[in-house]
Amino acid sequence: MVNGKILLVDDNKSILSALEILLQFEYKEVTSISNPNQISSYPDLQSFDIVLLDMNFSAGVNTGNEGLFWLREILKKAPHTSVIMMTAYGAVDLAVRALKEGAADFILKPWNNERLMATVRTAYELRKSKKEIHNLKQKESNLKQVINADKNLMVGQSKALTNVLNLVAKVAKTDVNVLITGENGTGKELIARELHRLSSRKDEVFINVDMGSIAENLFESELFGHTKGSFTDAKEDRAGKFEAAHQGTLFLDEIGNLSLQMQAKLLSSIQNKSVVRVGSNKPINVDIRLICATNCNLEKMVSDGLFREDLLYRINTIHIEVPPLRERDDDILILADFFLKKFAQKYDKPGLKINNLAQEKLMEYPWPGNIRELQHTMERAVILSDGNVLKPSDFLLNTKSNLLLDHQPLTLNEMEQQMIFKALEQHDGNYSAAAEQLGISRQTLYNKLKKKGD
Ligand SMILES: Nc1ncnc2c1ncn2[C@@H]1O[C@H](COP(=O)(O)OP(=O)(O)OP(=O)(O)O)[C@@H](O)[C@H]1O
Repeated sequence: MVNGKILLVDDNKSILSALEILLQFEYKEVTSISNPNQISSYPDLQSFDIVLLDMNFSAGVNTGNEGLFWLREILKKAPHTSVIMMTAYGAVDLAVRALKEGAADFILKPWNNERLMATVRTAYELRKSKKEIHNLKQKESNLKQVINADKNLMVGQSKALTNVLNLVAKVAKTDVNVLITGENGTGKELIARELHRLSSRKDEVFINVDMGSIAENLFESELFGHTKGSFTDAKEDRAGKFEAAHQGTLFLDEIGNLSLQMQAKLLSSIQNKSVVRVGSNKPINVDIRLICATNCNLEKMVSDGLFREDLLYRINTIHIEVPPLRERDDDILILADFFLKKFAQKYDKPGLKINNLAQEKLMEYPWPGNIRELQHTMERAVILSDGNVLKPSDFLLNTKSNLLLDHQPLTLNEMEQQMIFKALEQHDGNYSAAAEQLGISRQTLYNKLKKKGD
């Protein structure tokens, strides 16, 4: 017995009883009404999985208009219900009109029992899928709200940040490609999310691809997808990030890490507004808003032959430069306070304050790791704090003297972080050279730094 609910609407009572007897064998609830005027006020119409609706009601009239009228009424009130039209032989053109208006199917009278049951079954499956899709969409939209609510908090009121946010507000409504540049940890991803949030695509997905953390040999499949068997690990067909971002925003972080070969593929996808999965030759259309970010100097990379000039022109229709924290003095204490509250809540240490001397220390520090470093510094201070007041000594800043005097690290993590900062200092912030010195890949170094901040 299927747990389905069916409503029968026909002015011929013997047809209603015949259908009731037939359908009750398989469906838990079968209800019938002989006057279609009851449809409008029928309680809980949307709870019906299927409505079997006659096309002609008034005796002698068989234009089918009554059926079409009631079909529209039902779909208005219960858009996910599957409506099957019942029509007399010879009125197929009318049934086709009903299909165009949203009916799930039609049955010709007199009907064949087996065929009727098969039609109802298919309509029931359709209704189930519609319900599932509806539920999934609702869940997705709730999840997106939760995710965005957490990630989109742009804190700060400095002139430099306000200028950036004004530009973001102007550009967001358009579909132009945006390039966001700035040092590591300045908030480029947050700006990209803000662009998405203020755009007409805000209810669609924001897909973030971190080029710095994808191995070179996986770039293509990650971005463009692959077909089953196109390489050893390709166990099934898979869509890439471009396809996943369809109708939404695609954020390519660390775009400067793309090889020249991948740059050519990216350029062709942007130009053609389509992608070709690895192992296939069939283009798939994609509609995305592209936002790229980097801390590299792409113009310099172009003149060094490391970045395609034509790609640069494609991705930077609008260029947004996010200033480093040291040029946003007015934001430092506001951000510190924001992170203090966030971590005080997370680690259950309410009422924490930063004293004046500590505030001065935070203001004087140049914050080479920008907001990510400030966030990490505040988290560490909150975790290690004993009393209610954070003093200068609670903030272990990675000043040259701190690093070179070999300040005693507290934990294994601290030790690792000091080594990383030391290596970066020694190589003037060059990731590749620092990674080589530490004996890890540039990608691992990059991941470790990211993990520490977030
Ligand atoms: N204005 C801001 N208000 C609140 N939090 C911020 C702000 N800017 C950045 N952050 C936080 O700082 C961290 C780093 O920001 P984000 O990842 O956006 O920087 P990024 O420039 O993209 O870094 P990277 O270059 O390393 O990819 C994140 O946790 C982010 O939420």
